[in-house]
Amino acid sequence: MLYHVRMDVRLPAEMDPSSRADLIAREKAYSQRLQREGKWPHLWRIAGEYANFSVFDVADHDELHALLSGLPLFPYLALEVTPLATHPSKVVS
Ligand SMILES: O=C(O)C[C@H]1C=CC(=O)O1
Repeated sequence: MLYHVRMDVRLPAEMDPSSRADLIAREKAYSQRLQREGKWPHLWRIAGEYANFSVFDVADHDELHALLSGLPLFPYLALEVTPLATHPSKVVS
């Protein structure tokens, strides 16, 4: 199943720089592992915002929830999840 996810990152301004850098490095490694596994096929920065649009390709809601809640940044993310269905006008090649 495909899911569109908007992630807005809300790191506290008072977070110390080394904790922030460590968190972001762990997030990058986690997201790149999921991208390589094919679970996170799209990751786009929303221009001008500390936010992204992502597409996840997972078995079901439970797997999506497990992956999202495992994000190192999860406590600092506002997430908006939209399940995607096949459009009836889509050209099938
Ligand atoms: O920067 C972000 O958009 C948040 C998050 C998503 C992937 C990643 O490496 O960081």
